[in-house]
Amino acid sequence: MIIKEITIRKMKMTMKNPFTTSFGTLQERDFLLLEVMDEDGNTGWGESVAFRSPWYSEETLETNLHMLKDFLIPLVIGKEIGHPDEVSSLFASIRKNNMAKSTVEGAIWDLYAKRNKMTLAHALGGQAEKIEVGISIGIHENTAELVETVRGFVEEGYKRIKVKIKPGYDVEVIRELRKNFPDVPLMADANSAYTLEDVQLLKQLDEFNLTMIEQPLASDDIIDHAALQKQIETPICLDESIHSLEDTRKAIELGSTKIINIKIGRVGGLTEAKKIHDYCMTHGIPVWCGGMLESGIGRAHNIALTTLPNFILPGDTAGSSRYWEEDVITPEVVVEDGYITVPSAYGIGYEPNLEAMDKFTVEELNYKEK
Ligand SMILES: O=C(O)CCC(=O)C1=CC=C[C@@H](O)C1C(=O)O
Ligand SMILES: [Mg+2]
Repeated sequence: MIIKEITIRKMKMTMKNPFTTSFGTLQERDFLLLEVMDEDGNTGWGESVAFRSPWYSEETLETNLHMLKDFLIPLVIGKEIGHPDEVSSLFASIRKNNMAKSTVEGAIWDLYAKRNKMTLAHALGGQAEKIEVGISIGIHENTAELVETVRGFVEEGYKRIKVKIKPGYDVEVIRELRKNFPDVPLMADANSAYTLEDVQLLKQLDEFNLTMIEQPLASDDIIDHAALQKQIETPICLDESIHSLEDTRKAIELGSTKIINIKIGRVGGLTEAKKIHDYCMTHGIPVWCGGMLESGIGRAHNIALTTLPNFILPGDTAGSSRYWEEDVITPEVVVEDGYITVPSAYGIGYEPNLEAMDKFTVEELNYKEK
């Protein structure tokens, strides 16, 4: 396939509810969508999951835009690409900027699957027809309200509840949740809010039988996490610390992580995500798919990836209605009894809803082969 044309849409959508983590609160979701077109007029879609501010990672919407416009798009436009696995080689001269790279690579995977009349899931080698879904719940300063929020999602059938924790909002909150939901698979995500000085506190979480604790320590650490894992029973799951297969190998060898949260954007695309998945499978490390408060386009990529066999734990791939009044795909992503049925249409399996997309598009930028 030859990439003839690329369109970037700068998007602005408002989430139904604010989402609070140890870094702060987010309700306006600014992000990028990217559409690639081949020589036959087939198209594929990708999403940049970078946030407006660099609190989750160093990338932002504006750095992604800069990388796309000035470096990444010039490397693919007009190029003949046989398979999407080649995209990472085309980008090899560019360090990091994984979310920007993933935006283009994801669109090319979708295009490739559509051209070959297959689902993205099948193109990746995934077989599952439905996937188990968990939900990530932001910080609620009022614990009674949090309990009611959790109750609602448990009743909707979500297979695993993840809550955010931060210093001063941890052991007692988890204790209260466990009291109310003794059997629900429960986990906590600290988004790097602790240090090794908090070992005694983190040890107290062992009594609640959490499925895992996600990224308790620094976002660039794998050494202290190994030291912490030796002292606590709750399995550690790395999120922010993992950017590649190499990071994965090192973290597993050191004993810093027993589970990995794979986010396609954080690792630079589906090809790397699949490599991490395969490596973890060989090493007996279960994985799950994280979320970045995506629109339907990014969510569809997450669903396709989750069909691979080592996605043993439910992901943060909640349904469209969890986030949006109106999503940018049709049909929207629906969760039924804690499962999403993997779509059978080619590519990402959902159609872009152009009418909805237009409403949330702030600016459109177009690049053609010269
Ligand atoms: O529902 C989702 O998309 C997942 C939400 C979620 O937990 C996260 C979203 C964005 C950044 C992080 O705070 C984060 C996570 O750390 O997994
Ligand atoms: Mg996380």
